[in-house]
Amino acid sequence: MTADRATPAAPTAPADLVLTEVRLTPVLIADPPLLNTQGVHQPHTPRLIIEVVTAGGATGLGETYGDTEYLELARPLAEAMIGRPVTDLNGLPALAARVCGDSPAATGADAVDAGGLRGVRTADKLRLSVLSGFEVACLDAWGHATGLPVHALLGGKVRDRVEYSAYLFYRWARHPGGRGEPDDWGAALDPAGIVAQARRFADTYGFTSFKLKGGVYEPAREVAAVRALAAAFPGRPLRLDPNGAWSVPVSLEVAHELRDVLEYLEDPASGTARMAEVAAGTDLPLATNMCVTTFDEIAEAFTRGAVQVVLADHHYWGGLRNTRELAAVCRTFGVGLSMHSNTHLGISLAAMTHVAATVPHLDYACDTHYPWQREDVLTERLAFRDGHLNVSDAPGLGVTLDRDRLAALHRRWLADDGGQRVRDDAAAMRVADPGWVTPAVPRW
Ligand SMILES: O=C([O-])C(=O)C[C@H](O)[C@@H](O)C(=O)[O-]
Ligand SMILES: [Mg+2]
Repeated sequence: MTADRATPAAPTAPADLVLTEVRLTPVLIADPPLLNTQGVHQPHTPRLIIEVVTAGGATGLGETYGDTEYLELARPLAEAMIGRPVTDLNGLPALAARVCGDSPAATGADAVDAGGLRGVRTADKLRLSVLSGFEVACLDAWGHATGLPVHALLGGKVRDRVEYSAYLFYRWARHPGGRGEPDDWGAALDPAGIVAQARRFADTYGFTSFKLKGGVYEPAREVAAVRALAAAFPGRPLRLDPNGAWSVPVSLEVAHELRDVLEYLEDPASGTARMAEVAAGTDLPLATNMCVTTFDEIAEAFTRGAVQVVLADHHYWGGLRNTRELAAVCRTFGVGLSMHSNTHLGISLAAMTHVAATVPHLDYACDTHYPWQREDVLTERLAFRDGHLNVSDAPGLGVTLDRDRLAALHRRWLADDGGQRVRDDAAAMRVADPGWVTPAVPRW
């Protein structure tokens, strides 16, 4: 039997579970001047907060990318959700395909996302990123209506806490031009600065594994930083991720130099073909959140042995349930699983934690940007203990919206002239270096 894409009839569910209201609130959240191969983070990053309300009065929260093109897809989907039960999650992709249409911003399978370094940019993927926020909001509301935590609605947790890793960045002390809100981290531009940053992460949050965002400086300088981390934290799992900035020979050189200290090398080169060449020349596992970001890309990458670890991201994989499907495919092929993160708030972190708690072979500590975000829309920030988050057994996601905070961050979005409503790390870099253009790959 095939799914009917044209008329996705809402299945029968208790009238209480039918959606009566869906609210979309775009916000701009403070982001520090973190450097990556494309440029530097803007002072503020857009996110979209989704609230759903059922006829029975249950509410649910979701969060996803808030860039303008995502918002344009989210608006018709929000309208179309009214009258549908929160339990109709399998109907969401067909509904989104029907009402969202194709985003003009999706420019074909070879275009790489300019802001987020998230691999191919297709209409399907943009839609999945949007509907993931609605799926999470529905699960949260469903959980509130039934008294069950989201992990229970996904089949139940297999662990009580989820491990996260410290996400280290080269960074400036302030945004160029003195823009944005300052923080007290200071600059980190050399091995000593990266080690100091790692120490603060370890002391404050208890993280015991460390990922360095690379692709910023020439590879030898980044190798030296990883060596300094290895000396400062002997035996700890380390990762380096230049977001595909290196050629195959440079990737192989770095893999060889760091083979004794890295648990994996993440996206050293760009695209499945180059990753497969690198993988063929090293025993170091290669991880990706760039060449395998859609179900369509799995077969080629896995059969060519291009990657040994996939960094799942429930946003662009299309939600928590799709993340579990991805996990099952990875398990089938003997490919490891970890989790990717972009700048996000506590709703997304809670969602990640619930799904991570249900995946048996989550082999690595998950990435998260959360410690870099001093702002949130929750009444209480999620707190890491010994590098882990406890998995909430409270109904839904187990988080509560702070309306005042939401309103304040929305006011910042309203006040923006449009310059920050789309993430653009190259544009942010041009404030410091007017001649900057996104570097072509391989950069080294
Ligand atoms: O490759 C990754 O892990 C990411 O895409 C994470 C982020 O986009 C990171 O590179 C950033 O925010 O600069
Ligand atoms: Mg990555």
